Amino acid sequence: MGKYKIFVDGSSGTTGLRIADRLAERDEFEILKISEADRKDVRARAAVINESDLSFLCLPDDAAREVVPLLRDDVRILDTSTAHRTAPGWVYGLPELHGTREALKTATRVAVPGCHATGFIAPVAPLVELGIIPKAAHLNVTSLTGYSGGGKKMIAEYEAERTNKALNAPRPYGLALHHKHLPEMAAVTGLDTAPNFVPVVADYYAGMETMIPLDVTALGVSAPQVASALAEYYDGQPMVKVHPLCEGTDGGFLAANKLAGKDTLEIYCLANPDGTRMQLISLFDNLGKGSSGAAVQCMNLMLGLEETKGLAR
Ligand SMILES: NC(=O)C1=CN([C@@H]2O[C@H](COP(=O)(O)OP(=O)(O)OC[C@H]3O[C@@H](n4cnc5c(N)ncnc54)[C@H](OP(=O)(O)O)[C@@H]3O)[C@@H](O)[C@H]2O)C=CC1
Ligand SMILES: CC(=O)N[C@@H](CCC(=O)OP(=O)(O)O)C(=O)O
Repeated sequence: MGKYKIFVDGSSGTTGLRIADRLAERDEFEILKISEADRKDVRARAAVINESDLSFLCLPDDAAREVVPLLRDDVRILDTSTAHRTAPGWVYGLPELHGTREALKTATRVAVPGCHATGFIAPVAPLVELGIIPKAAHLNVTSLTGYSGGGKKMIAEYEAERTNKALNAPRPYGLALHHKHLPEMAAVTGLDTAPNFVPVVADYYAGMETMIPLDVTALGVSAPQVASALAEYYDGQPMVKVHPLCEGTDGGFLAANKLAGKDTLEIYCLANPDGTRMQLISLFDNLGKGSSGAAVQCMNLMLGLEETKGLAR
């Protein structure tokens, strides 16, 4: 069989570059190119995508939205933007969730999950599916991200000569409380209501730590029950690991950049000694399992290749 023709639309952006680098090292692919003059021309982009077997969209939402109607139905698309995460006909590319790995085999439209959303959905979706968290629950989530999460513009802002002292400290943002990841957080977990979510960007390049307090007493469950349900759900998954209850921290600390450079996600199940308070924490790289790594994992599954090929574990 010949090589798969692959195109990365937005290959000079933060997410696109990480995908392009990973593909360049592999010999199963012929990487299609677009000229500098054409790379923001929607018709020229669509023409290259329509020549490909599979294309990644690594673009702002509007640029992703404008090209999709011009594409052949059978060309396989992995969109890393927020544009299609809850759109009908699109598979939500978190392969570890039940049914998704199978759906990816034939999917032609796949939305790569949002980075903060991944950190929330990975521990919460299984617990809702199992009835441990009721669909009517109102959850809270705080999620730390490195500044690469804001793409080229934010990277340039943090890496330029520093005049704005605010950048020296962690900065909660999205304080109007309607972050763009809320719709997928509710839709994919099955919760009736999106969580109360505050993201925080801080002065380090990459890494995400998503923290979800669980009121186990109100839920009528125990911390060991929550931890074993998650361990069982993710048992055998190559890219997601669940730590046993109260284990895995570094002397009580968990640095948000601990998994920077990796494509894996780790879930920590932490509780106080009598098990009345619990925090679920997802740790991963916003550019790994939070975007580019997740996109490559989905591509491998869509093309029937080894799931972890080219990924950092
Ligand atoms: N960074 C992260 O951690 C994550 C990012 N994402 C999502 O991935 C997508 C890409 O983000 P990211 O890589 O961070 O962003 P960047 O800003 O780093 O890159 C975006 C790229 O898109 C190009 N571009 C902008 N407008 C157009 C257009 N109209 N047509 C073609 N190309 C265009 C830009 O070109 P130019 O080089 O000229 O600016 C740039 O190369 C976004 O939707 C983002 O929300 C998702 C999860 C995590
Ligand atoms: C620091 C920062 O701004 N991070 C971005 C998240 C990354 C991103 O672009 O979101 P998508 O995954 O939906 O594409 C944000 O919170 O909007």
